[in-house]
Parts: sequence; structure tokens; C-alpha cells
Amino acid sequence: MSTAEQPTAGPGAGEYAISVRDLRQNYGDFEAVRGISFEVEQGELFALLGTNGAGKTTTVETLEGFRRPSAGSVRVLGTDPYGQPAALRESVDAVLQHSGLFPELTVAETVDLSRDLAAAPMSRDEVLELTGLADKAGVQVRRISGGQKRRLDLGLAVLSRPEVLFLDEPTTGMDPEARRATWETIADLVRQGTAILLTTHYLEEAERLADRLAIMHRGETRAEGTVRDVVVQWGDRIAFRMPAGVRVEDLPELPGATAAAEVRGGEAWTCYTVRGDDADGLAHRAMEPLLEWARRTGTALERLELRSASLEDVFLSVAEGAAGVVSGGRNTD
Ligand SMILES: Nc1ncnc2c1ncn2[C@@H]1O[C@H](COP(=O)(O)OP(=O)(O)OP(=O)(O)O)[C@@H](O)[C@H]1O
Repeated sequence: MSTAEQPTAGPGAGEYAISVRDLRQNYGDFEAVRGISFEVEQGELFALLGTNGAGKTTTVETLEGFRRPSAGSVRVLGTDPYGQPAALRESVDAVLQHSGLFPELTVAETVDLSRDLAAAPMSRDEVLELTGLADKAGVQVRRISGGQKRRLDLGLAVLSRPEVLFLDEPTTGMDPEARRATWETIADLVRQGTAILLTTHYLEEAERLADRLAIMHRGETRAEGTVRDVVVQWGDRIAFRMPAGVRVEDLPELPGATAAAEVRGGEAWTCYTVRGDDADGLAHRAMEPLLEWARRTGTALERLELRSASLEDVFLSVAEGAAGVVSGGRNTD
């Protein structure tokens, strides 16, 4: 449909490029997404992370207009993607987990086919350059590697310079060099103003690219914000091997910290979590009374460590914390 017949969408003043409000999505009786909300602005990359089966693809597919929300609402450029898909056709593109490439076409023919369908596409050479596939232009798609197909998928999705782009695990199967090149392409798009929703299992990818992110587990958002926000919420850790003859209740109270026993590699450890706005400084200050206690009681703090959280720590604690919740009952996943 031409733009004369169907107005294309664009964000209105104060409108988000992507908006998800209390989204619920059911498959029969099973609640795959249980009331999640987030927004993405133009020129922002939002990463959706989560455990397997958390509901990421379901959320992205809903935003792509493949599913009507069971409850709540989603908007892309201010438009309902399920109710008015045609209005978004020229402004939104996606790299899905399963690409729809024609195996018999060459890489160049594949690019040309997509260019024919786009309003103001990049040149073929630009796309080949962007995807690092210039030397494969004459090769049939069925003869290029899995990682190269993913790069071609991305090239096809961005050749029309979309305002909104959905990337569902875009670098799966790529070697580290191709992944880094793809990150550059994605970062360039964001700099040029594209709003991107990225799902990934590579935490480093989210750390590198995401302005903000959410970690989902079993249909719910368990952590959200910038990488720094999310990591600070988790807190810094002071840990040491549990001294012989010392019980948790014998340990000193440290300002702003909570103590817990944990098992690492079959050994008992003590772990203090220090949370607050200035977690680095707080953890440092919490060390002083601990060292003072150790001196006074003649206790050796073996393998003492003080460290900030990584995104991986938060991710694992989201996954493990929830496992703890269901450990007394039946895990229905
Ligand atoms: N068509 C469907 N019918 C029934 N259940 C489904 C369907 N699609 C997904 N599910 C279930 O919904 C839940 C969420 O799936 P979804 O694919 O959205 O998760 P995900 O976070 O993308 O997972 P992964 O990281 O493993 O790709 C899973 O428990 C899945 O088994």
C-alpha cells in the first residue's frame, strides 16, 4: 500500500517510540507474560534479557503485531501494531530468530529484492559493506554460513533506515569478530535516531549496547533500569571463608550491610551485601568495622574479597532467586 493511501506512523509530541503498559499474554491457560511495562524513546536501545521461556519473544511478537495482547496495551510510534499493521510497515523492521531468506537467490539478489520493496533504501553496495558480505555478493544464500545469514538479515532490516527496529537475538551464531562488527552497526543506527528493542542471551551485548534494560523471568520483569541502576540495586559484596568456630550470629553488624551464609565449592562462606546510592563508598566504609572486629577477636578473614556486581551476578540471582521461591512447590515451567 502506498503512503498516499495509508499514512505512516510517527511518534507524536511526547510520545514514546515503543510503549508497553501492563502487558499480559496468554497461551490458553498459560500466562507467558504477566503484566510488564516499559518504554523506549527514539534514539534509545532497550534490551530485554531473561531466562529461557521468560516471555521475551512473546513480547516482541506482540509489538510486531503478530499477537493481540490478552490484556494491557502496546503502542509502536503511537500506533496499535495489531490493529493497524499497515501504518507501521514503512517505519518498523525486525530481525527475527528465524529468517525468511530464499536459499536459491544470491546475496546481491536478496538485497535487491528487499530494496525493491523499500521506499528510500540504501544502495546495494552500502548494504553489502554494512554486513561485511561484499565478497559474497554472487554467492547463493544457501552457501553462506549461519553467522553470515544473520548479518544479511540485519542488513535487510536496516536498509530502509527504520524508525523502530526489533532485534530478536541478532548475533546468535556469529563469531566474535562478526558480533563486534554487528554491535557497531547497531550502535550507529541508535546514534542516527532509531529506537531499538533487543533481546539477547549475551550479557556483554546488553552491557555494550543498552541504554536501559529489563531482566524478565517467568513472564515478569524482575530488574529494570540502566546497567548501572540494575547492578547498584543488587549491591556490592564483601565475602570471606567462614572462620572455623564462628557462627553467622557471631559476625559483626556492618553499617548498611546484611550478612548471610552461602556455600561455594562445598565450603561455607560469609557474604555481606551492601546496598545504597553510593554502593562503592558504603562497601568501603563497611570494611573498617569488619577488619576491626577481626583484629579484636583474632579471627583470620581468609580469601577476603570486596567486589561490585556484574550484570551476570544480577541475572543469575534473578534466575536462582525465583528457583528458591518455587522450591517448596511445583515448578510449572
Ligand atoms: N505458541 C505457543 N503456545 C504455547 N506456549 C507458548 C507458545 N509460544 C511460547 N510459549 C511458551 O511461553 C513461554 C514464553 O516463551 P517465549 O518464547 O516468549 O520466551 P523467551 O523469553 O523468548 O525464551 P527463550 O529465551 O528461550 O527464547 C514459554 O514457557 C513458552 O514455552
